[in-house]
Amino acid sequence: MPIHFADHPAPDLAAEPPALSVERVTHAFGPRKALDDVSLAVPRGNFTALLGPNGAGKTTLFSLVTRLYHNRSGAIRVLGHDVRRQPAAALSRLGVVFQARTLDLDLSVMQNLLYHAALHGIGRSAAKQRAAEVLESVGLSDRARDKVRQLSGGQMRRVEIARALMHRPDLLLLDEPTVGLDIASRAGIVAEVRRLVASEGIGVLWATHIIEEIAPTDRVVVLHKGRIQAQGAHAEVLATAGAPDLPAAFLALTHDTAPQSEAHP
Ligand SMILES: Nc1ncnc2c1ncn2[C@@H]1O[C@H](COP(=O)(O)OP(=O)(O)OP(=O)(O)O)[C@@H](O)[C@H]1O
Repeated sequence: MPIHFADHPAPDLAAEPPALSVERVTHAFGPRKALDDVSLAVPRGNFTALLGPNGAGKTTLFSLVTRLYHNRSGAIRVLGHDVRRQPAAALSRLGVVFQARTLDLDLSVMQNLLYHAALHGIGRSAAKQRAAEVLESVGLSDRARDKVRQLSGGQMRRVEIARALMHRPDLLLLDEPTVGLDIASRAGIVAEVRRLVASEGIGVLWATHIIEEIAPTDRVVVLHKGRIQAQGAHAEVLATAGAPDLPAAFLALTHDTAPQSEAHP
C-alpha cells in the first residue's frame, strides 16, 4: 500500500502496480523462442491491444500469465502479485477468455456461471446475484435458463466474457475473442468490453490480429516473432513505425512475416 503524506493527500495512481506487468520474459519450445525478452504493462482502467500476426507468441504469453505454462525467466505480476510466488493472489484477480471455447454446452448459461463462481469460492446466493448482473452487462439476461448449445457463436462469447467477470477481476485477458464472428457481433463485443473498462476500471489485454478492433484511445503492443516491436499510445506506435496509420505501422513492424511457409507463389 502506498503511504500518503499530509502534503500529498491525493492517491498517486502512478505508484499503484499496473493490472499486469510482464518483465523480461522469454519462453522457448525446444530450440524455438516463442517469446524473447518480452516486457509490457497493462495499466488499470485501460484497454491494451496485443497486436500480432499468427505465431507472434500471443497465446504463449497468455499461457504464462494464467500459469498453464511455468515462466522460468523474468517476472509476471497481476496487481503486483507475482504469478510464480503468489499464484493464488495473482490468479484470483484475473479473468480469462481463451481462444478456444470452454463452456459446457449441455449446461445452462446460469449453470456455467454458477460453476465458475463455485470454483472461486463465491456462495450460491451471491453468485446468483452476480450472474444476473454480468448477464445484464453483456445483454443476455433473457438467456440465463437456455442451454449454451442453443446460443449463437457471438452469444457464447458474451457468456464467456460474463463468466470471466463473475469474480470481479481487475485484469481481463482475451485471446482473439472475436475469431469466427460476423462484423456486427465483433463490433458489439469490443464495444462491450470497452464499456467494462470505463465502468469497472478493469485493465484489459485484448490479443488480436484484426486492426479494425483497435481504437485511437487504446494502448497498443505490437508483438512479432516473439519480440515486442513497439508499444505505447496509438500515436507513439505510429511514430515508432514512422507510419501514417495503424495498418501501415503493423505492416512496417511485421513486414518480414508474409513470405514464410504460407507464402503464395
Ligand atoms: N506447444 C507448442 N509446442 C511447440 N511450439 C509451439 C507450441 N505452442 C506454440 N508454439 C510455437 O510458438 C510460436 C508462438 O505461437 P503462439 O500460439 O503463441 O502464437 P499466436 O500469436 O497466439 O498465434 P495465433 O494468432 O496463430 O494464435 C509459434 O512459432 C508456434 O509454432
